[in-house]
Amino acid sequence: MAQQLLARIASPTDVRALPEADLPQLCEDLREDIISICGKVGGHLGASLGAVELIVALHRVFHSPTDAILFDVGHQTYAHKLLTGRRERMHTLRQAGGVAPFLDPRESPHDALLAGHSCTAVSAALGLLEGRRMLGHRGHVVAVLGDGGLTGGLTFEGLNNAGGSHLPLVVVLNDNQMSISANVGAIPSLLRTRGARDFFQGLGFTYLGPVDGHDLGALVHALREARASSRPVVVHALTLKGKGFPPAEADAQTRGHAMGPYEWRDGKLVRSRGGHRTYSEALAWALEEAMARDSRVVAVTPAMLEGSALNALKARFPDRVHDVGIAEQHAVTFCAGLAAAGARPVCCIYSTFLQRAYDQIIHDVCLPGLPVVFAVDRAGLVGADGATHQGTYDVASLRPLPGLALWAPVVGEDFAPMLATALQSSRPSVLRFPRGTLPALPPEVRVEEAPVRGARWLVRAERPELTLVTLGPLGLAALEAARNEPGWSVLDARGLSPLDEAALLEAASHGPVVVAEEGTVRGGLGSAVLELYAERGVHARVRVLGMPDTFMPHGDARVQRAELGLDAAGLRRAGLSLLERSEP
Ligand SMILES: Cc1ncc(C[n+]2csc(CCOP(=O)(O)OP(=O)(O)O)c2C)c(N)n1
Ligand SMILES: CC(=O)[C@@H](O)[C@H](O)COP(=O)(O)O
Ligand SMILES: [Mg+2]
Repeated sequence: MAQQLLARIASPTDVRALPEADLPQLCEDLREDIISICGKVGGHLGASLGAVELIVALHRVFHSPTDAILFDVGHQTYAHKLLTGRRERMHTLRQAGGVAPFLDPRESPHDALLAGHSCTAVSAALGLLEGRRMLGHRGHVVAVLGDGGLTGGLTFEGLNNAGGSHLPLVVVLNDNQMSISANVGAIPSLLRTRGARDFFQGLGFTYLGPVDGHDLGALVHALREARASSRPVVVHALTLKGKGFPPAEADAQTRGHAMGPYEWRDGKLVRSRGGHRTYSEALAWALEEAMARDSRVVAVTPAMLEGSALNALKARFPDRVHDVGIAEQHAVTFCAGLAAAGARPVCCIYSTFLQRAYDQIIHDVCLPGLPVVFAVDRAGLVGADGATHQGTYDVASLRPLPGLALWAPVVGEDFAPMLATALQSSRPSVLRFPRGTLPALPPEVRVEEAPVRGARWLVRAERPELTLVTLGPLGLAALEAARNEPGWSVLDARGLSPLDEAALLEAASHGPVVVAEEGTVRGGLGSAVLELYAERGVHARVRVLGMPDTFMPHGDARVQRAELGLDAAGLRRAGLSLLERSEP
């Protein structure tokens, strides 16, 4: 009778109506669905499996959507999605037009908070509670927070405000002792001791727990007590990430945090790993060489050791690779301090998470002109993680900052000379690169020794009629687009700030210019080129291709690239249309 119970649940009202004796079966059904869906489409398996009982208990005790349940990040909520009317569509999870990767109130009234980035739940929940109180609206407000989320400053700002407000905010701490990798810093040991009680009580919260986060009875009991409280309260639940799926439970590295599709063959789990090397790995290899050469070089990651491919580096240089937790602002200012002391920090950070540290980049790094290197990963389209995770704004937001050099490798072989250039510089630098696998090195791409300077002509036509100007791996698409066009040149801008003005002016003197970048069309390389031409009074026909002036949703990044014209066919179309020619 698999799934018979879950199939009858259309909304949280049905969860509350179930006899208590049926709840373990409901949890089993939920786990079965989550394991099966992730096997087919991939996703955040480990966190979602660990939160099954917690989510069932929350929906038993609180009346969503009148009571608002705000989940931090939202990656642990597959059970919540399955219980709130999305079960029929869950097979579309994380795909174009399908169920969202995280939570989105536009998808369901039970998603009280749009999220994807960590550490926002407590602040947003407190704001919601205060807003409701002010406007005379009913309903309890619950923030569900992971122990990883407790390593971020924003969470502490929210807790401080909440504790002082005396409002009846309920914070549920889902403590599985893991961020994506093992949780770091002093928080893990604080949570293992009586110190947790003292800590939360000191902040003005009633502390309930620790509760076994897989014991439904204990959870419901604690949550009822929290719901009845007239002051801020923390329910501390201990859970196991990956619970109920042995391969995830056994994965000491991440407990199955996020997994690509998998299947069982002859009793063994088979994952489609692809086997291809990634841009993140290329950065990590170049960094490893740099660290071996120069003992001043250190790597810093805000909780993305795994995604930034730094595990091997951490094993080789345990004291020079710092995972500082989900603390992007701290990571950047920590790097500023390291650089001020004479070290050479490389801050490995995803483009989307760098957004949180914008003031630290300006105030702590660029203003004093400290030589921090930012290795900006996941720059451009990221695919299934969607709008909250797209690497859209790094170029446009960093380009105006005085003294900050920005580089974009095209192939894996570009990393070593670019990183060496950045590390030799006495100024801050950025290397931006995408999520994805490394291409083979085409003959047109000449790799140069450090220091890297200026743009690089990948193709220089003898009788030029048009130039494709690109940033990063789009240079490869441009090569393909220009392959049978003897009059087309391809210029890899290679960097911005400084912009290679001479090369770009030469391009305009040859004919129309197509500029293509995987970042917003507002304010990036295209804008820089247009500004240059306007300042110099150059009349050139220019077409800028990039990510649109809207938030790009989740989907297949390759398909999205094609839709945006950010592939060989799109670049070709843009070139032909500027030349007012059509495909032969
Ligand atoms: C600001 C920000 N930095 C990094 C991430 C990447 N990230 C997503 S989930 C996660 C771990 C969160 O740990 P925790 O809150 O304990 O939740 P768990 O996965 O253990 O349930 C991280 C680092 C993010 N989403 N947002
Ligand atoms: C939820 C979250 O923010 C991370 O787990 C993210 O999904 C990782 O993305 P990558 O798969 O690109 O490392
Ligand atoms: Mg955790």
